[in-house]
Amino acid sequence: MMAIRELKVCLLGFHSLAPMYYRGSAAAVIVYDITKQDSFYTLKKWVKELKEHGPENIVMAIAGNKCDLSDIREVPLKDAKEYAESIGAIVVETSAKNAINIEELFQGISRQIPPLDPHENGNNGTIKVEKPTMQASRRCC
Ligand SMILES: Nc1nc2c(ncn2[C@@H]2O[C@H](COP(=O)(O)OP(=O)(O)OP(=O)(O)O)[C@@H](O)[C@H]2O)c(=O)[nH]1
Repeated sequence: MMAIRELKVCLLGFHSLAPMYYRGSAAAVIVYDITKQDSFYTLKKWVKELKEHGPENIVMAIAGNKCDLSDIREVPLKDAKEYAESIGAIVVETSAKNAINIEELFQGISRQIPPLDPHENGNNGTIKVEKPTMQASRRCC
């Protein structure tokens, strides 16, 4: 059983995001598509953005989505693991379609986030997940 607190976790997808989505976040999930090499390059831009402008000590988790399509994979898991290790991020291959490794992803994140003082932070045992709205999700790079 995880110890989960009131946390803000932002989900960074294949599209652009405004800093308002990661400001104040304890963790960021950066998603790429294992069947599209370009999405892996884009992921690296998000990591750079987070490192330069994101909260200090933000937990970064990389989700290689569409693992149900591994027969048409373009990004080897080895590449993702090596990159994740180089930046100190969690990496998990997921399938949003088949609900594979989604729980594992968030469990991994919860293990990385340092505990808050429940008296100071109004701990109510929840994680708040934010994703950019359509308006903010225009491709920028
Ligand atoms: N096979 C498969 N398809 C998926 C998965 N996740 C999303 N999709 C499909 O991929 C397409 C894009 O999904 P969206 O949720 O719109 O994702 P997006 O961030 O807009 O991604 P892109 O349009 O691919 O850049 C949709 O047709 C989804 O049904 C997955 O895990 N497996």
